[in-house]
This record gives sequence, C-alpha cells and structure tokens, in this order.
Amino acid sequence: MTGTKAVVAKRVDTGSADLEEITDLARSAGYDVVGSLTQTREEDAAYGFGKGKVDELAAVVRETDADVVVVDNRLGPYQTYNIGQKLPEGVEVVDRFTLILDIFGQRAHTRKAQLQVELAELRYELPRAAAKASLAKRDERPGFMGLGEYDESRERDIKSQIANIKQELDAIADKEETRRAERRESGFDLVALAGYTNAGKSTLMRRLAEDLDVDENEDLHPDLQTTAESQDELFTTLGTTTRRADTGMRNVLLTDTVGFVSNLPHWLVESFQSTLDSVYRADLVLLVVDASEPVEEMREKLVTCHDTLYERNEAPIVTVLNKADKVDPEELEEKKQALTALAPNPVVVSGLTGENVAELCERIEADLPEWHDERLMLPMTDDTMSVVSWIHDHGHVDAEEYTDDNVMLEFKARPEIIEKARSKAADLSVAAN
Ligand SMILES: Nc1nc2c(ncn2[C@@H]2O[C@H](COP(=O)(O)OP(=O)(O)OP(=O)(O)O)[C@@H](O)[C@H]2O)c(=O)[nH]1
Ligand SMILES: [Mg+2]
Repeated sequence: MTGTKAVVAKRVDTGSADLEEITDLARSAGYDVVGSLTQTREEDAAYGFGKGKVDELAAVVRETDADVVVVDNRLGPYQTYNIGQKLPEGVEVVDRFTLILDIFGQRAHTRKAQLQVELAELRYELPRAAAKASLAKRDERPGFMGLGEYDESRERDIKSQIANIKQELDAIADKEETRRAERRESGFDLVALAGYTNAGKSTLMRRLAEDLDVDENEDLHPDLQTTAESQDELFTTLGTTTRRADTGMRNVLLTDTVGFVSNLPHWLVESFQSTLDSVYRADLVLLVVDASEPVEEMREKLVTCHDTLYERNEAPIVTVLNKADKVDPEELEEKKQALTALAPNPVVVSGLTGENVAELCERIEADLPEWHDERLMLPMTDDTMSVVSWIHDHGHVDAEEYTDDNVMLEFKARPEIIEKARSKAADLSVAAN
C-alpha cells in the first residue's frame, strides 16, 4: 500500500475538526497523506458532508491525484456510495473503521489476531451486505434476476462464518484462561499493560523485562516472546506478548497488548475480546498515558481507556504517566493535579530513559493482591527438599531452619499457594508416620 495517496476528510457538528489522529492512522496504514479537508455542519443524509463540500473534495482528489479518500466519520453504505459517485473513477472511500481494520489486517501475524480481524470485518460487512446488493441492482444490472436471492445468501454466509470464527476464538479463549490459571498456580502474578495506542506500552514492557532470561521459561509458557516492537505509529502492537518482569519479590508475568483508540464501535472492541481478556483478567493493570501531550488530550484518552475497561475489567488499575523525559517537572505536576479525578496517585516514569521505573516496580508489588505470611514445619523425608524448593519457587521465603527431623519455613505467598503448601506438608507428615 506504500505510495498510495490519500486525502483525509472530517466533518464535525460544531467547533473545528482535528485531523491529527486520522492523519496518523492513515500513515500507520501505509498511506501517503497528500491533502485534507474539513467541514463544520450537521450531517447530510445523502453525503455526510454538504453536497458542495463533496464537490470540493473531488477537486482536491483531482489536484493531488489521490487514490483514496479517508473519512474520519461513521459513513452509512449509501453515503459511502454517493461520495464515491462524485469522485474520479476508481477512487476508494474508506471510513475510520475500515482504516483501522486495514491496519489490524496488516499487523495480524498470529491465528488469533487474524481471526479477530476477520470477525470484525464480517461484523462490519453484515449490515452493509443488503445495501450493497440493492445498490448493485440499481446501478448496474437492473434486470438481473438472481440478486434478491444473492444478497440473502451473502448475509446467511456472513452469519455462518461469524459463528464459525466465534467458535474457534472461544476455544482459544478457553485455552488462554486455563493457561492463566496454570500460571497463577505456578506462583506468577499477571500484570497487563493497557492504554491508548502509542502511549509507550511496548517501550515500558522492554524496560521492565530488560534483564530477564525468558528462554528458561519458554517451554513452560509457549506464548512468551522476546520481542515487543515499539514504533512511533498507531497500533504497532496487535497480538499479545508476555515476558517475565523483575519487580522485586513477586514473580510477575507482564503482558503487552493492543492499544485503545477513541470512537470504536462496540462490535469492533468485542471482536478483540480474547486479546483484551489478558487485560480484563489480569491481577493488576498498568494504564499507560503519554504525559507529553496536552492535558486535554490526556484527559480524553484516559476517558476512552476507562470506557473500554469499565465493563469487564476485574483488576485494580495503576495509572502510569509515561514519557516524563519530554515534560518539565512543573508542567508534569500541573497535569497530575488536573487529572486527579481520573488518575488518582499516578506513577510518573520514562520507559525510554528508565527514570523512576524502580518506583513503578514498588507500586506493582504494593498493589498486587496481597501475599499472606505462613509458617510451616516440614518433617524430614525423601520428598521434603522438593517441597522446600517448590515453596521457594512459588513464594518468598523469609526464614528457613533445619534440624535433624524437621525443616521450618517462614514464607509469604498468595493464599492459593499457601493452601497448596499446607497440603504438601500434610502429605509429608503422612509419609513420615
Ligand atoms: N521520549 C519518550 N518517548 C517514548 C517513551 N516511551 C515510548 N516512547 C516513544 O513513543 C512511541 C510509541 O511507543 P510504543 O512503545 O510503541 O507505544 P505502544 O503504546 O506500545 O503503541 P502501540 O503498540 O502502537 O499501541 C515510540 O516512538 C517510542 O520510542 C518515553 O518514555 N519517552
Ligand atoms: Mg505496542
């Protein structure tokens, strides 16, 4: 798609239209943005924009020799069609959702990601299938008999494809839920990075996971990857990447995932359910915000993130104001104050320079579900040492004393781990008697 020329356009009811994000999205999709156009007026039923504005748009397209018009509004199928009719032959009209789906399609490298993109595309197409067929009828082949039947069969076809994909995604989601349970049983705390796209999640992920040996866990956790790309582009990360993070005492598995963006329809967010599950079902969420942006922008993006998290999220949230290296401390303090209602007690860091990352680690440890203290006396048998090392692996041992007949352990761990340790200790006692 590189070299494809695009004109971006946006209509707002009031105020002035901001083209920055749609331009970034278009670039991220690989378009060369060669022109732009905005309009402030209420929606026109036939074109979205006013009719005269569409003529202007056509002129810009001709001047710039553009191949595509990217519209940052929700366009109905008939509006898309009508705009297309006014543009030079062959120029495509793409709306915000189609554009985002394009980007996702380009970045989807795993089966799961591909299925999710396909699901979203089908959900987008479903309500349009009938309209398309009726437009085709009106436009091209007025006498063609089979069309009425054709559009129904296309709709049926889409519905059955949606059902199949959902089934496959449900199976993947079940597997992942099982894996999360296994990881928790192995003593890991699951921490997820969430936030608006381009906030710096992947950069922070690499910073937190930097001195870790992932290799030794690769067999245990097959989705562990060593790379989490960062780029100054929207939606660099689409699938999930999980790595071990060294935050101190706890065994943390950190998951990086897809960024949020505003104005996404419900069906699109739902299509990414199984990716977002790693956020919703985490033990702790780090909500990353780009602190170098104007405070109003930060506020809007925080609201978008909260909206996406609101319904399903189960975990406590720590807000992370990232890119502190780009903001002077006074300004940062003002922003912090202005955002307290949305982001109480945030941690300020720079994923790029590593500034304050130690403080973030402390917060992660403090806000994770609590570990409890336990004291166990283990009788000395052939299996005792393997239980001792199991407790070392799954919790934090504060004290360890050996006598001829016993081992005394004082440790901290998650409540489930303590339960398991107790039952292991009971098994040892049975074996010893
Ligand atoms: N100055 C500065 N730049 C940063 C910092 N963290 C990230 N960046 C830059 O911000 C851009 C986006 O970073 P990513 O880590 O890819 O952001 P992301 O949140 O993973 O983005 P998506 O995966 O696209 O949702 C990159 O160009 C990073 O180099 C930071 O602390 N300071
Ligand atoms: Mg990323």
